[in-house]
Amino acid sequence: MATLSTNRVPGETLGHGPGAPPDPRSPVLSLRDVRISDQADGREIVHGVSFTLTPGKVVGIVGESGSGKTITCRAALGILPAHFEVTGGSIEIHGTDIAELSPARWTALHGLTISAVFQDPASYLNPSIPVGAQVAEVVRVKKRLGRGAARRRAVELLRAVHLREADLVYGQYPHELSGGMLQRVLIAAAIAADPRILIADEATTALDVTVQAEILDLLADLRERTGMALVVVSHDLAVVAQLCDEVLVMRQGEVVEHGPTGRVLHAPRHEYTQLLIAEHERYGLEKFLDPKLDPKEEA
Ligand SMILES: Nc1ncnc2c1ncn2[C@@H]1O[C@H](COP(=O)(O)OP(=O)(O)OP(=O)(O)O)[C@@H](O)[C@H]1O
Repeated sequence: MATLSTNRVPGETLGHGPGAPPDPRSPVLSLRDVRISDQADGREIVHGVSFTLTPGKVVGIVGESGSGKTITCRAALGILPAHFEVTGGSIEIHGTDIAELSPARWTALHGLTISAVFQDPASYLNPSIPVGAQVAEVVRVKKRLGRGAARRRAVELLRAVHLREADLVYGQYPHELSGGMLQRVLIAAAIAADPRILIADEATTALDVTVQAEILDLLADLRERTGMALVVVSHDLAVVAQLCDEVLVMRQGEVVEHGPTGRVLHAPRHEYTQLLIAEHERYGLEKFLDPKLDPKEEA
């Protein structure tokens, strides 16, 4: 998993130097008409996705299962599955086309500039190493801190993701923690090197509603405090409504609608978006339509 990668490449970052304040207008991630194909059978899986992330901005991607949300994120992270390829358009991180990046530069980028949290946190952690040591390892490698300093920073990070008794949690093994706690550990590891972009792919899906709300608050807080930009993939419109400035609606590899969250949720133009919203309403997720997001309410 990229988040916990421990390879070190000295002297490589991309665009964003340590301590350099992010320019709020300068894109950190741009996808332009990105097409992705499965080279095994020549099928095009994603048929043109475009969006731009600037510091502190949150873009949501929603859509039915298999519509290409994860594959799009994996392309931006440079971790497409074997035989998948970007076959059209471009992906730029801090203005550099990722097609030009060597594997070594990717290693340097992961964690420092772009990072990710996926569903099923247990599968990304080593079961035989205490969770705190795994976070500390990311800090040690990516921030080049000594063991003691990395340990202290890891405890701080565990505290920052609102894990109570962070010192105690540091020494615990993955099987001793709940799903919500493991997801927080993964977020701590993902933000350990202060990335400019965090991709959260169904990161709260498996969690109960209360824990989910806490993790969404945590992500909103990080965005606020650090200017980290986020891509949030979710099948849950409530999550998108709470967190995202902009939303893309995908179906069968195509973006059928893209716009400001308030406009898309309150005045959906595409019939598929209308269907998604109707389904959410049918299942009683009435709260996702926050009146504050309704453009009509702003008038
Ligand atoms: N590792 C893989 N090998 C082969 N095909 C894959 C792989 N990952 C995804 N696909 C295919 O690519 C298409 C898009 O999948 P993707 O995982 O991006 O969808 P998704 O919108 O994220 O779905 P979900 O909401 O279920 O996660 C699907 O047809 C899927 O079967």
